[in-house]
Amino acid sequence: MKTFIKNIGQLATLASSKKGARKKEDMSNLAIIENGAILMKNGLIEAIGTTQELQSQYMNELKDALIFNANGKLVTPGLVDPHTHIAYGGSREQEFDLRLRGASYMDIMNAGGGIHATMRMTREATEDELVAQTAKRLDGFAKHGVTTVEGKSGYGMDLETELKQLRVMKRLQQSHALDIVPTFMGAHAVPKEYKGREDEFVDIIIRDMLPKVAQEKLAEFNDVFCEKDVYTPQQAERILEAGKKLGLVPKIHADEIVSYGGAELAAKVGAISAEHLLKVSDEGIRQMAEKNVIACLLPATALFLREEAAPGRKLIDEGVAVAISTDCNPGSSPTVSMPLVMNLACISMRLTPAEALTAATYNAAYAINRQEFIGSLEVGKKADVVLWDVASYEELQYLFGVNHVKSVWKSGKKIV
Ligand SMILES: N=CN[C@@H](CCC(=O)O)C(=O)O
Ligand SMILES: [Zn+2]
Repeated sequence: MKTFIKNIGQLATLASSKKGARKKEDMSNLAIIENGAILMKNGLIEAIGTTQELQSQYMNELKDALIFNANGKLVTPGLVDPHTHIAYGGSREQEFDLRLRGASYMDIMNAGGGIHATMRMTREATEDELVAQTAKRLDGFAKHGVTTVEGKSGYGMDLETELKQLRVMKRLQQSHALDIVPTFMGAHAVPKEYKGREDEFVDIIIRDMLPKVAQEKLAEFNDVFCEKDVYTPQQAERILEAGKKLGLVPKIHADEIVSYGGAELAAKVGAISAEHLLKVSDEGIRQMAEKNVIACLLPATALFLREEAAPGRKLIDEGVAVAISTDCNPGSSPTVSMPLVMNLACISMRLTPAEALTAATYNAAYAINRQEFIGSLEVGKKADVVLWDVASYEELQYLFGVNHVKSVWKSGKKIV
């Protein structure tokens, strides 16, 4: 199957010959081709260049290709969401109401709501119900230009339900058009019955859960909510080191509510990314830059929790590679809109429009170890492509709060 998109006003390829997630000024290099074109074949990018070049070089190939005219609009790589909690049961709109009346996120969680409420609803749901609910969310992601989504377990907090969530994602990886990258997050909260005996639950995660997850190859990453009143840096370190021995790459929910040494721990254990970072310390930033830990920033979560956003500008200026994500979850960020997240990255964290696009594509792919296949439009990579109803990436970030997606191709197949 061949598809040819021509007359692309601004083709933001993000192509690069450098290795590694992009830092500092490299985050502004979108490698734009004016009046561009892409030829997709068998799910991959076969050729990319100007419309004129491709039309003359691939004259024969184009005879039986599907032709799309972009009419001067913007094309980018499919967006990559490197941090979500998509496979959950139920909903928590009552909590939103409570928070607006003054309760804090942690008050609600410590009173048995929050993550615990979703845990109960996820335990009650059947695997089929979770597959159906999660598929709907993935459809929403696709409509917003996202072609790859990371997804975490962590609403089970018992072996059976953690495995159920991971199997749901595995089934969707087979049946849904989008790619799903699974992360185990057994340490997402402390189950009520282990309050005060957190170390015992850490032992259960290490002894019972991690080996099973690794044995069934249900996850690639291992994440921990390292936060005051949740897991200490020491407990998080034990879990992450145990995962590493089983081949699971560490990620950390770090320094979200208070500054707690999460970024420093990410550097120490060699985490691929540290997430949230609203309250990251200067020393944490320094260590992340030195150890090449990607900052995965979640500005929609900060907005929804009415908190000041993470210091995105400062992280970039200090040499940390930044990715951005929806954090899609029922409590602190019930959105599937990566375009909104890019807008917020500019508005609330002072990323430039170009940096926000890099953070949602190239660096996001690095944050989930998919850089060889996605995140930029280059020959041989997956044909994950978005055509937007705007003329430029600047306009995409400027006309905020609107879904400008016109068409989406996933592995060369038009899905929106
Ligand atoms: N902060 C911890 N975990 C999630 C929220 C999960 C929830 O509230 O259900 C997050 O990344 O925002
Ligand atoms: Zn999260």
